[in-house]
Amino acid sequence: MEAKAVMELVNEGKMLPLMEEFYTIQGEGYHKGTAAYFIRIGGCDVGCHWCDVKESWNAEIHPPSAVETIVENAAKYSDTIVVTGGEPLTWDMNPLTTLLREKQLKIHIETSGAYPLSGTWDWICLSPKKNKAPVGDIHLRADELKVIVYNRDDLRFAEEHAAKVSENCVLYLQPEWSVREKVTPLIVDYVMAHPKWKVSLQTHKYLNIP
Ligand SMILES: C[S@@+](CC[C@H](N)C(=O)[O-])C[C@H]1O[C@@H](n2cnc3c(N)ncnc32)[C@H](O)[C@@H]1O
Ligand SMILES: Nc1nc2[nH]cc(C(=O)O)c2c(=O)[nH]1
Ligand code: SF4
Ligand SMILES: [Mg+2]
Repeated sequence: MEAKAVMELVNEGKMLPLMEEFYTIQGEGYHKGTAAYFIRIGGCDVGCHWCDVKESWNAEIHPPSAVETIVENAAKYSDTIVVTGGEPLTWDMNPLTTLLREKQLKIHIETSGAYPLSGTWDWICLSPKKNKAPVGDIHLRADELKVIVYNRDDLRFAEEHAAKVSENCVLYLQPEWSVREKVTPLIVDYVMAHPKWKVSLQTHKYLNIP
């Protein structure tokens, strides 16, 4: 296909820069412990200095894949699909989620909310970032708020976002991996003092799975 035609399909969300896809156990947040198929889409300009998938940032190194192919693959593995990245909302998620829905799959997203919400989702995990604030009404649409704690100020930042989510949104504080030994005790004390929060750990890293 001609490069221009591919670019147009990517712009429409009919092709997506696929970085990797893998069947694993959701390691984080509300659905931790549940088997799920992960679709990791390249492209993110939020620039978190501690991001654990910096290889995802440059969309151009991840080949555009047709959403039909992505979905056909995913459906073979699991009834729960987690769309992540990169920042998936960089792209129009409508074509992908429409096809996933046709297969009666449960569709979850991991997002910073830095771009407008597209697609239809069974579960939205919002993980806001200081670098690039969430846009639109994604706070009200989030099922789960998961704030990464790198230092003490992130607890203040977490409250700032908790004030914007719906009543039913589940609140998580997750240690930034490289400083986990230092911040986990902070989080433990904070959650005991403010029990509306729960602790989320990146359990897949302890399990040595993707
Ligand atoms: C790699 S991001 C991709 C999805 C989206 N860009 C986002 O940030 O939500 C997936 C999840 O991993 C979290 N994360 C990334 N790097 C991390 C780290 N070093 N320690 C803990 N969590 C991290 C993000 O906050 C997000 O919840
Ligand atoms: N097992 C596992 N669980 C995860 N939950 C969120 C992840 C992500 O990178 O979005 C992730 C991931 O990369 N692996
Ligand atoms: S928004 Fe997500 S993918 Fe982008 S840099 Fe931050 S953690 Fe990484
Ligand atoms: Mg991850």
